[in-house]
Amino acid sequence: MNGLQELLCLTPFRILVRIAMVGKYTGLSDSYLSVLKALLHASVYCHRKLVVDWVASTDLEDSTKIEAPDAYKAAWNLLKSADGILVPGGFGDRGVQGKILAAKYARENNVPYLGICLGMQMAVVEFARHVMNLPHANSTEFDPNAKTPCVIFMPEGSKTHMGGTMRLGSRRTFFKVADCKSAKLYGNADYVDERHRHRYEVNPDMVPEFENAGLKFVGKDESDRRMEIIEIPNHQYFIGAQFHPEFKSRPAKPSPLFVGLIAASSGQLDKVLQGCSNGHVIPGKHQFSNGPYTPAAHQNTNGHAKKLANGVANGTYYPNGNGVHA
Ligand SMILES: NC(=O)CC[C@H](N)C(=O)O
Repeated sequence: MNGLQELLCLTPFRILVRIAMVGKYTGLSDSYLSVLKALLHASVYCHRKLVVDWVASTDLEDSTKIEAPDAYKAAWNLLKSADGILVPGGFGDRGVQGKILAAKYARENNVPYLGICLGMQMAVVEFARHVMNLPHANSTEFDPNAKTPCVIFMPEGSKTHMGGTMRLGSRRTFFKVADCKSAKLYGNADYVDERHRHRYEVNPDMVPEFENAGLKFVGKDESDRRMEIIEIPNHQYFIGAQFHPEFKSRPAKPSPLFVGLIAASSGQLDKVLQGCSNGHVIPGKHQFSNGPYTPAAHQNTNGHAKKLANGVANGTYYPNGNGVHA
């Protein structure tokens, strides 16, 4: 058992929060581990027992419906039974259509959604295609000749040096809208420094069109040309970040956007936002509705996690795998 799994088993909370993580699981990269840890930090903060359902984005796609109907059905069942949906960052076009479908499902059904980097970009493509009726909208990463390029190559740094084009490391995001969920979660800060790792970004020339249709760009860089945070205001929690908030999350300092996701997924967002607007900055003491802690029947009363017969430790668990993918 690694340190993370040990920690998961020790979280004492009884009420589950079920997050569908929609990605490409041919191997668990470091970035998924950071996302997992950030989810855990936020769940502990919200007094919830985290359950991560790993959904392979390709399994949500129409082609899987024909080729592997059982996998398709299982993936959609997991997605639909989740309290919240997270689409993490990634590269390459495999599974991209599944990520778009996950964002569409979350948007249309008012299910809390956090899209990180590629997860934000695909939410933007989804919005363009299905809300703005632009069926050819795409990222030029996946279609260099896209008729409606709503996510485009926006490198930073050298164009001639290999690997020198990525927008990388800590960069500043300025909040452009005070009355938005992400600004509140960050304690009504004027700006925030988060880490980046990407080459493509929302096409700044399409921003007015998006905003007219109801997708708001509430965080931007100092030039106003790089879109950093999106929100759909009339959705309970639909947020995308071009940066990677997971990298700065710590157990005692959970990432605000992850706290927002878990709080929204467990019916506590209003309380958290209220606390934030009272000058309270995450982390701190909110009164979460976990009730007094009494161990569930399958738990030892000595405070230690017990291994269940099926090999899944009690406490926080991953029903669809154990968080480690070969
Ligand atoms: N880290 C990521 O998610 C990268 C997203 C996308 N592939 C880009 O380069 O912009």
